Amino acid sequence: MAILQVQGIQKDFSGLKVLTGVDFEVGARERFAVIGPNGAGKTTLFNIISGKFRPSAGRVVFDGRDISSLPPYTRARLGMARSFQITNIFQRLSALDNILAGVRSRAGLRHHLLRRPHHDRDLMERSEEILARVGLAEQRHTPAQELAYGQQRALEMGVTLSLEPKLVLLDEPTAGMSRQETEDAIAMIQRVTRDTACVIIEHDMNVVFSLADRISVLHYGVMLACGKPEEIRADQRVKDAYLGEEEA
Ligand SMILES: Nc1ncnc2c1ncn2[C@@H]1O[C@H](COP(=O)(O)OP(=O)(O)OP(=O)(O)O)[C@@H](O)[C@H]1O
Repeated sequence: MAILQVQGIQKDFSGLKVLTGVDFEVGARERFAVIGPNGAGKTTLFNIISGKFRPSAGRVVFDGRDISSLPPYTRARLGMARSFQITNIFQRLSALDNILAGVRSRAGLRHHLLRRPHHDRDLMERSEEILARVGLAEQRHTPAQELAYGQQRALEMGVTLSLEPKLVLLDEPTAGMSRQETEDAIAMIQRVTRDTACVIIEHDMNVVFSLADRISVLHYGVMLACGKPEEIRADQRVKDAYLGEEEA
């Protein structure tokens, strides 16, 4: 079953038609990427999925429910997580404590004076497991602010995972990263999105081809093509759209 259905989405900004009818579905364990040249409308589409913008027409259905008019925090509570920004972490807390905070909030536990958080073995185990999954086991006691940039983004991904989302939204996950950091990030995203759906908005074709199960190409507000990576790679319209941009 599809976890996300994007149906007939249109978006105008004071008369400027940025999206003119976008449709796609994302399966419960599918990594789905949206690519497109600058100004294609990717960020706008992302903001409509996450709830920052309302569509001018069309609907967003998440887990069988029309969420088009719900605010971002309600979407988050339903299991839609926007990730890979470093704004969601507590800089002074250790990597482990950042994850533990998420795990505890997910478990619905309240901080209790009589109960020291680290004594709850299940929550600790779960936190350690998530840390290992995002590749930060050795940095467990390092304050977030002392982690390298790529590691901070990995930690943020761990915090996202601690909330057990059904869908992870990634906005240009490797932007600002070196080549090595990009490779590490791709491997990590593959690892951590094994059991969830994922929508990735990305400018970099190489990142998308190594990550996505399916790719859609947005071009001037419409979906130019949608398919498996090899289909997209072979698609003449896609080549034209990207070559056109490179020549420009
Ligand atoms: N809030 C807004 N008000 C008016 N126009 C907007 C707004 N947001 C985006 N646009 C316009 O919509 C078009 C698509 O922008 P968008 O940021 O969605 O593209 P993008 O594909 O994400 O591009 P990039 O890869 O450069 O981030 C652009 O022409 C942009 O100027």
